[in-house]
Amino acid sequence: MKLIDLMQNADILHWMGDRDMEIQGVAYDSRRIEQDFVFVCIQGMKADGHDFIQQAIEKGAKAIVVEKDVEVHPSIAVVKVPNGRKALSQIGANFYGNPSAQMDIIGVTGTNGKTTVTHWIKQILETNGTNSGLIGTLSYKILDKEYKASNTTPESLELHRLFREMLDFRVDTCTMEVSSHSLELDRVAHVHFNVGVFTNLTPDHMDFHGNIENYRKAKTKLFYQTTLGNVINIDDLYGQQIADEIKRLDARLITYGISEKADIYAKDIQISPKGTIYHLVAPEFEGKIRINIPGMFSVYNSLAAIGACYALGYGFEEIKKGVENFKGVPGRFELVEDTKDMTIVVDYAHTPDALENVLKTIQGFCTGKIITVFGCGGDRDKKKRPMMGEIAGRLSDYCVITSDNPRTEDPQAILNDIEVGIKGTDCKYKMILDRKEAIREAIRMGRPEDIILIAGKGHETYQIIGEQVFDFDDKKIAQEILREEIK
Ligand SMILES: CC(=O)N[C@H]1[C@@H](OP(=O)(O)OP(=O)(O)OC[C@H]2O[C@@H](n3ccc(=O)[nH]c3=O)[C@H](O)[C@@H]2O)O[C@H](CO)[C@@H](O)[C@@H]1O[C@H](C)C(=O)N[C@@H](C)C(=O)N[C@H](CCC(=O)O)C(=O)O
Ligand SMILES: Nc1ncnc2c1ncn2[C@@H]1O[C@H](COP(=O)(O)OP(=O)(O)OP(=O)(O)O)[C@@H](O)[C@H]1O
Ligand SMILES: N[C@H](CCC[C@H](N)C(=O)O)C(=O)O
Ligand SMILES: [Mg+2]
Repeated sequence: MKLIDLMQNADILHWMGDRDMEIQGVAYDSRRIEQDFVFVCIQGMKADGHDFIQQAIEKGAKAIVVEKDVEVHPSIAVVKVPNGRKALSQIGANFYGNPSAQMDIIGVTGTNGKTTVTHWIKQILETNGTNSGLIGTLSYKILDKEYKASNTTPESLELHRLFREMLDFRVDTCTMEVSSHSLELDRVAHVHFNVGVFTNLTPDHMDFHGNIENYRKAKTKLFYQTTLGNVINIDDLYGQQIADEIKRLDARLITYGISEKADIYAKDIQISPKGTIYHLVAPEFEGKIRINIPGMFSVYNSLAAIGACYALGYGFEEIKKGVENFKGVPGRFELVEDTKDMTIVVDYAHTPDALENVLKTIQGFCTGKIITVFGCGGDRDKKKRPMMGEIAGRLSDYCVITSDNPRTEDPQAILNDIEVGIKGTDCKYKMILDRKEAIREAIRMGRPEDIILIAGKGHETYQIIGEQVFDFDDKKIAQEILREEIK
């Protein structure tokens, strides 16, 4: 591809060098540059891409895209742009032939439920024979092929590469999680979304966004980028605000919730430990829906998935079949197997709202005590720690506060932050840094009628302490402890 074609539609401040040169590839990390590549410089939070220009040229970069004035050999083309990340996004779309415009893309955003809703949508699509792709926290999937996920929403260049591969494999619809980081950092700036879905918004990532208004604004960007429909939970305060803000856009606004005000709503909801039955009402159809996952939040997640498929044009029978087929997502309200007479739930609740929902769901059917093992991630939003301490204390009978992924923070300091919140409740608790020993403590205390919740890491199979990544899987560890304790 010619450099000029690669840069098509990108904002450009000025050019130097040959615009017609042939380009073989693009990279925004100097370590990934190959012969005749373009190197796109990004001023990041940890490093500045401009510092690696020399290295990129030595590895074969023929052109560089920069935000700053730089001096390089005249044989190297230089394109100056106002925003490197945005330019990368346009370049990615151009390099891979703008694949997102040639398939249906559903973007799901919100603090909690993105992974669950995207999997639920995929289930509906596949039940109806639609070739589908998936991009999110657990992995990136193209039909039967699965790639390990680096981020929930990958950088733009990887994203367009994935869309290209999907198109090559005749994928019709891609469902993807759209994180607030990706919206803020322009990873999805040139994605052609057909449908946008909003689940909910509660405090998280304040370290990155600064305040909840910035966080809301970042999430709202998605709905200005859709062509067909926006599916919004209006029982959520911020969802209602977003619906008001975007109602005049071209994309059709479809609201959901459990009040009759919503376009799609659930009524006569019957929740049991095994699942939920409700009556679905939508503009063009209504009828009974049975879902296999307990909890009010599952009603909302199913409505979000139904709304997305409705927006794409699916009918009630198609939707009902797919929704009812869904068996859940690994690490989301997952019951640990082979626990003899104990009930152990592993759940990815790592925000105050998620923890509250999961504990309230457990309260709905627990006849004994609720024992909660949890922590909070390091190098992440500190404000949520005392909030999660308070919620766990208020809704559990006993808590073991432990390490999540402490990353580069002092693990004990994170536990102390959580303790501030739990101290205000009358819940008994212990602090045990070692997550395995914390789970052991809960298992030793548990009686058959009790429910043990291990929260925060869900599907994760690792624990990050300092810069090191250790094997750690809540489910496997619980089973291992049960075997050790029974001996
Ligand atoms: C806070 C955040 O989102 N950071 C993202 C950001 O990193 P950054 O700006 O710090 O990049 P940097 O390390 O400073 O590097 C700047 C530039 O120098 C380049 N470089 C660097 C070194 C070198 O030798 N050569 C070189 O060229 C880098 O490739 C980069 O282009 O840009 C990187 C490239 O896209 C991302 O990988 C990185 O995600 C990091 C790993 C991360 O942890 N992000 C999390 C917070 C995140 O995005 N999470 C959301 C989900 C959150 C949720 O809703 O739950 C997600 O979508 O995953
Ligand atoms: N609709 C919902 N409302 C509140 N909490 C929810 C909802 N759906 C799921 N949860 C809780 O949030 C946790 C994370 O769910 P899920 O992985 O689907 O969300 P996510 O938005 O993808 O999270 P992340 O941003 O970390 O990837 C679940 O384990 C559950 O505890
Ligand atoms: N997407 C979330 C995941 C948090 C999971 C939790 N186990 C942690 O490590 O903090 C984040 O990056 O903030
Ligand atoms: Mg997710």
